[in-house]
Amino acid sequence: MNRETPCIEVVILGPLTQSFSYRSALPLPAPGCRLRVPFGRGERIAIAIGPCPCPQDILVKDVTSVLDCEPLLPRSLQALLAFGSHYYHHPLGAVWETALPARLCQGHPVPALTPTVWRLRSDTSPSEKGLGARQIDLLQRLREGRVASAGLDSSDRQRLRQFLADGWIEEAPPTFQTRESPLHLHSEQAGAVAAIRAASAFQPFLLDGVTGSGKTEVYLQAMEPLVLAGKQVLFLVPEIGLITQTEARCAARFGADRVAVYHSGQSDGERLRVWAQARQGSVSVLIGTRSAVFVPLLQPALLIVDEEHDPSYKQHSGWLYSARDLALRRAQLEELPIVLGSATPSLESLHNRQRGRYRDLRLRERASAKQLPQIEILPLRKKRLLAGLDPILLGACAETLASGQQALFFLNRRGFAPALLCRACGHVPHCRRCSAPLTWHRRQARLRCHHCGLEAPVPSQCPDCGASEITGIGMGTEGLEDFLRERFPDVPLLRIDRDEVHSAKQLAERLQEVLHTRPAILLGTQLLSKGHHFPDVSLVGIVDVDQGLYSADFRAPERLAQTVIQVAGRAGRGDTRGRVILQTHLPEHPLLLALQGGAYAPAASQLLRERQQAGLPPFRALALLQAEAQRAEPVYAFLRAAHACIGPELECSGPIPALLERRAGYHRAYLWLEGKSRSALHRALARAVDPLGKLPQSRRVRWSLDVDPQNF
Ligand SMILES: Nc1ncnc2c1ncn2[C@@H]1O[C@H](COP(=O)(O)OP(=O)(O)OP(=O)(O)O)[C@@H](O)[C@H]1O
Ligand SMILES: [Zn+2]
Repeated sequence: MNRETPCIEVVILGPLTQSFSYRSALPLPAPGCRLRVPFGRGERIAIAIGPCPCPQDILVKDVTSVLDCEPLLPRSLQALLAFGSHYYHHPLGAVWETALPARLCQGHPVPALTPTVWRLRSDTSPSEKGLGARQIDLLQRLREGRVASAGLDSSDRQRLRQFLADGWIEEAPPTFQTRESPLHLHSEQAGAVAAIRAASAFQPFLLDGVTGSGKTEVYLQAMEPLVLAGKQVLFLVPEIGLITQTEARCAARFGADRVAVYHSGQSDGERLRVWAQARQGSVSVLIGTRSAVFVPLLQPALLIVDEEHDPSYKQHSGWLYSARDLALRRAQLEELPIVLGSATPSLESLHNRQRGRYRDLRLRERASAKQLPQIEILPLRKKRLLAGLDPILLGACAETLASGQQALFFLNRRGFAPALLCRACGHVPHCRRCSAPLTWHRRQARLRCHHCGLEAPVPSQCPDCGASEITGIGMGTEGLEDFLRERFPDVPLLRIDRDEVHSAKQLAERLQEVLHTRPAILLGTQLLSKGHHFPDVSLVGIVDVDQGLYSADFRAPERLAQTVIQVAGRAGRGDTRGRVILQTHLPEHPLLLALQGGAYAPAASQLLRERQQAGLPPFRALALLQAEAQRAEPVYAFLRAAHACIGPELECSGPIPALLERRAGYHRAYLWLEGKSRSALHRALARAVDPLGKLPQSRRVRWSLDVDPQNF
């Protein structure tokens, strides 16, 4: 091809750091379109960045084909990905790969969408003669009203296509009337709704509302005029488990055909279909987890990030982005209001509110007008415990059950016991791949590593000394379940943790069961603590959160405070006043004393002061340079070399071993990098990335930068 042919700059989907130039005789595709390009000995899919001067010194290959005639993402989202690549120092091609549905990365076309809702044409009266039972069934449903193709299986969709070809049906015009009527708002809710409705340009709101204050109703009523006007709302939740209830609330209000969900539990085909529907504007409310923040909307009008404090918004492998933080940037780029909601806002968000960056919306009272429960601190020192429970807590449980209510036990540790112990020699079996003890799952008679999944049989004798005095130490949910079943044999017990509940569907079923079982004991991990509305829980027992009080992770106390307030917030949401009992070996700990009143704010202020004194985020900007390898030596060699090549504008300490020093056979350590300001941190990191990749020591390790880290 001749030298006059224009060139285009592309990024290859995947982890390559640089961009590439190709020649194209075809009209140059717009930025954001996919191309197929020759690469190495094969072909790869790439994203067009824009026209570029043709390099003169190297042989430039030709584009093989152009896959899209229009950009996959609007300019604003392309800018979001460019920002995300820059901010987290992650290759742009890998960022695009994370942001797009998998099918598009494989080269599948964007599906041409047929209208999603159908109705019978008024000028036909189809005859049932010659139709099969399923066709008649579908026809009957059309006679009764509108049918959305979203809820149908592929054979029913095929039947719809046939009806369309026969001229029996047509696309139904969108219905935007609301279904379930909105609740009458109390005054703080009304103020919040009015403020959000009045915002039209970029404006972050922090909706700081106590547990049970009716934040969901605020979201729904803030959305309503937008949905009625045919606009779109993006609604992020931190975990798949929270999608079902949010979807149900939105569907009841706006109609199931206006609401769609997007999460990693869906098939690739399903995700692509929802993505395309959202992009063409035929979804009014898109509810999703992390990756939904990248879904394009035709007419975006509002972003909501519920439970904004939740660490699950941070991606833990690959591109280490925070979906909450990117949602904020998206709102800025799309010039939209965004609501961050929580009963326990992150210290970052509280700090931003203090600095006037977020508008302050408060809901100080419960919607039921019932008071928030106080938290009774129960000292465990010198007490005889039963299966780790104080008799006082057991007595309160017996009372609760006798009055026909539910008691909830929170224990954030799965399995029968967190470890095995040989009483003769003190040996504790550890995972051979991780620096952690193996958890005893008694029912399956297995030892299991909760970090890498390794399993082993339960030894009958100590592998170290041969003695047969092996027992469990500590208590997990499985062990507590056995004890509580024995203690309260006539009361149904519902355990909710990842060993018992494996899918979002199962979780939804289990939560439904909770609503219909009284009296009952509920027992679970953090899966049970988040955002659920349990009107019949009147006692909450917090069995053991002491670890959060002496963890080396500086975020542990914040997480502890949030968990305690969230779990406590499950109590007393219905007609009876709630009671919350927290067992601890550290009853005088200032954080527990701050939580005693049942409010989050005093604890959060105390934690913010501590962070300020210690010079920790959100007062300083922080990043980690992490490295791992199968032997420890190259990890430390790389980090020491990296330390030497990082400029003086950063305060750099380490190498520091990770909290979990070895995981899945890899030794892990990091450098702690601090900047006086965010921009100083970023300038220095941007300068460092290239030299780091060129260090000879870097070839023997896997390394990554974690900006605004959540895990250590
Ligand atoms: N204005 C209102 N009038 C009557 N009931 C209301 C009102 N607003 C909300 N509620 C009810 O209060 C209950 C709690 O609301 P919701 O679950 O939205 O609280 P929340 O603030 O999200 O709590 P959490 O942070 O604990 O999840 C729900 O049953 C809801 O229907
Ligand atoms: Zn392991």
